[in-house]
Amino acid sequence: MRKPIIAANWKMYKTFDEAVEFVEAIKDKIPPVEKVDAVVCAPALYLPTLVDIAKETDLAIGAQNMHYEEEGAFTGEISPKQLEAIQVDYVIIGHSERREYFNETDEAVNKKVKAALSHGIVPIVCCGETLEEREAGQTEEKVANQVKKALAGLTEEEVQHIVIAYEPIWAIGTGKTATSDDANAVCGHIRKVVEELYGKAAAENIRIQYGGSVKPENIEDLLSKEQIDGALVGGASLQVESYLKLLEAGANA
Ligand SMILES: O=C[C@H](O)COP(=O)(O)O
Repeated sequence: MRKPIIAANWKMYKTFDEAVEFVEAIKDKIPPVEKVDAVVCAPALYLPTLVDIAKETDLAIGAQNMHYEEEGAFTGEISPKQLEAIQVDYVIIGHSERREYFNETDEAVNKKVKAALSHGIVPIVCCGETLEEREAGQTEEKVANQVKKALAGLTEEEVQHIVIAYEPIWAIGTGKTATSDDANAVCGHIRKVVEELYGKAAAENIRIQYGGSVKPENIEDLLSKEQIDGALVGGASLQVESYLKLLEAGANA
């Protein structure tokens, strides 16, 4: 039985004060970590403060991106070593917005996944198709290809610690959610790809989230599906009440 994981991706929203206020408001209302993994992926400059506030609670803090090198002359970047040093637990890797606006390649995604794992940070690896690809019947091929490249060269053991987020690009921030059956089918396909590459145990243990216009009104339906182990949530994770409802749904799934 895989534990659900509900991750907030705040993207480039919230000021420092708003972020602190949010985490202060939810930190004692998080469902038990035995039932659900609750994660907030915040803008990088808030991370040390949020990690500090969330210490001794069931809330984990994540980053939204990182470089794959340990250190070096990479102006503006943040390394896995730096994230580990401030005790960040998760990092989103290869979000479609980073692939589209910052030219993040499958090769860079793969390096980042390896770097995160070697620093004890759980990568939430994103994949997903565009509307054109979906309409051309290329969804399975696209996500399989992204997943294969993202996980290339990992061990069977490492793969089990990864989280994959299936996010159809046309569903992100649009209010259009994939139907729970469609999302379930693609997550099932991803699991099959993982099994082909890394065997049964890896496929059974890896957690696969759905992302794309998830909200309190549709999360229960999505989480009721066998292949969907959680959600990566943008817009609906920005309000306290709504995020707590998402966590509740995760805890009861
Ligand atoms: O990382 C989160 C996704 O991009 C989904 O965003 P959204 O919930 O606003 O559609």
